[in-house]
Amino acid sequence: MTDISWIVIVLAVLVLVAVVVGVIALTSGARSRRGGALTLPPEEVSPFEADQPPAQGASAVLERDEPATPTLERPESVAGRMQRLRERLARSGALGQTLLSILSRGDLTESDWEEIEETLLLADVGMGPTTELMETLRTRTKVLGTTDPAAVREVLRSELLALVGPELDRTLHLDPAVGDDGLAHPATVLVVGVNGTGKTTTVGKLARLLVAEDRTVVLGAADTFRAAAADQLSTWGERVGVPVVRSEREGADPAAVAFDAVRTGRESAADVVVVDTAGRLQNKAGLMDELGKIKRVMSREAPVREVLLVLDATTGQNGMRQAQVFAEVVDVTGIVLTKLDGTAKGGIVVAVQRELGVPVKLVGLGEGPDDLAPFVPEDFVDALLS
Ligand SMILES: Nc1nc2c(ncn2[C@@H]2O[C@H](COP(=O)(O)OP(=O)(O)OP(=O)(O)O)[C@@H](O)[C@H]2O)c(=O)[nH]1
Repeated sequence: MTDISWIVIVLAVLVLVAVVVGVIALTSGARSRRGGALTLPPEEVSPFEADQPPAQGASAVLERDEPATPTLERPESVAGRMQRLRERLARSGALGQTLLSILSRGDLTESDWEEIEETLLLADVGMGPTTELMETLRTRTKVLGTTDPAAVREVLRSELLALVGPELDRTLHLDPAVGDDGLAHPATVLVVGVNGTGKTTTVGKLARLLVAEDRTVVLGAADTFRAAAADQLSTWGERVGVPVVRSEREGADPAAVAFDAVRTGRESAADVVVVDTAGRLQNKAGLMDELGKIKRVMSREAPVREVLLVLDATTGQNGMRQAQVFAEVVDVTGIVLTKLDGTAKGGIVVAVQRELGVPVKLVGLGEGPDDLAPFVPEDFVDALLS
């Protein structure tokens, strides 16, 4: 063999070795990126039209945090966020401030009372509660017979508070229930609402709120309609070490995913399972039926303790009709009022509770991860008047 032949052979061997080393490096890199994610086989989802629960894992991928996740976030405590968010509530104070200034004029004329009525209606308090409040205010200011700001403020505060309903039970009922089999089941929460009201964000924030209370949580991404929703939820979960059960297939049966999420919660002895659903318009009968089915299927694994309807506070009265239809289909147990930061439409709290007979339990006050807080009527009214 010539020298040139030897050189060619040596070069060929070197290239081969480089290629083999490269392939090994790539494969091990991919494996470590997948980390602890448990990927279940992407089998076809059974449509389970007859409301039969699917075989567990038929549709869902359980995403776990890698065991050695470097830093998990510690969500803000409930007390801490309430303190911080009070200020945001105050930004929706136009209603209280305006009422206070009119009532302090003394000897109110009919045009003053019309101004009060207009202020209440513009803030979405609704016709019925507005009329009631006007009547009580007329009587009480007459009896009071003074324009002393502190006294007027006190009357207004107590009447607004009565309207908001301090006596309503706003607790999230999340204690694990005991099933017929005598075993503890996780408390399950179903989150519903029309498109874009903030459901996925609320589910993520709620997970953080629960983690801050040292509860163990599993999330279910049953919004299989919008692929990004499951990714969005996975990100929320990863940040606080909460597993997210999701479908690999866009358009998979949301009831199957919800079922898998609840079963995963049971098997891992989680305290709470929160299931996100796709946004839907109340006039789409098929989609509303689907919601009923999701709830029925979930409750085969564990009773659904809370059905939270997410309403966008800025849509005001438009949200009312939607809310009624949702309540008919799935027995809503609580309202989450999002985007209450910076809207002057805070009166919707009163209107929606009246129409549905369901309390506002949580309020969204910003886009930050911990901008969700329990709704406290006293704080709300004080913020309106601050
Ligand atoms: N300012 C503010 N924005 C919010 C709040 N809650 C949610 N958002 C924003 O509202 C937008 C919609 O939120 P999503 O959670 O994606 O809404 P969704 O209801 O899941 O949407 P669909 O799945 O399309 O129905 C996002 O930009 C959120 O950041 C809130 O309390 N305040």
